[in-house]
Amino acid sequence: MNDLFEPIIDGILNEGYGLTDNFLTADEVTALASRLRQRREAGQFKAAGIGNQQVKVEQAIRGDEILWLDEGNATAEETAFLQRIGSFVDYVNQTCYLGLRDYEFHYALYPPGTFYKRHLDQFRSDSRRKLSVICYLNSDWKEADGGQLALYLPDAENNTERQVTISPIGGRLVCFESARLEHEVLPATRERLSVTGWLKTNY
Ligand SMILES: O=C(O)CCC(=O)C(=O)O
Ligand SMILES: [Fe+2]
Repeated sequence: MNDLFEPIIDGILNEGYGLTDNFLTADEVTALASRLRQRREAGQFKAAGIGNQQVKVEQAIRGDEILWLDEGNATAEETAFLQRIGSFVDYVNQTCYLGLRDYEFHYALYPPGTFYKRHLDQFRSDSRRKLSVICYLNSDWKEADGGQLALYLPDAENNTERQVTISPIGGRLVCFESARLEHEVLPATRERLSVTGWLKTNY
């Protein structure tokens, strides 16, 4: 597993974000994507909100629909995903001493043309989210399909920032510090599927 996890941590420390294209196999991507669609067709998804106190649906800010994963009713492919995340958490704790204690993940589906405007993932009133993790479930994604994740990387030396855009290719995982890195989801021409979550401390 270290070969899989080490480049993610190296990326966060050296570039401000970590990325691997092999977090999930093509078969795992297909299985999770069909489960996502099945659960959405069963009416389990809700429009995503903003904030953590009075959660408001605000489509001018974000247009995705989400469903939180629940270990209690997880299917085999969902359990396998959460277990891999669990191993990643153990690895991070052994190498970075972040003291991660918990994680939470939701499926997300962005209908064509929807987006999530530039934001930070950490809430003002709650600093437990330490690392943001996004894993994409889109087979055959093309650059022209859009839907990139834009990261705004601060360049402390000359007080500027650099934008990096990442296509939501199936199996790819992106990870960054929730309190530090502003980011944005650009609109796509087709449905854009992912599992997104946060690795958390108790404080
Ligand atoms: O799907 C992505 O690329 C990012 C999602 C995101 O920023 C979020 O859910 O907070
Ligand atoms: Fe975000």
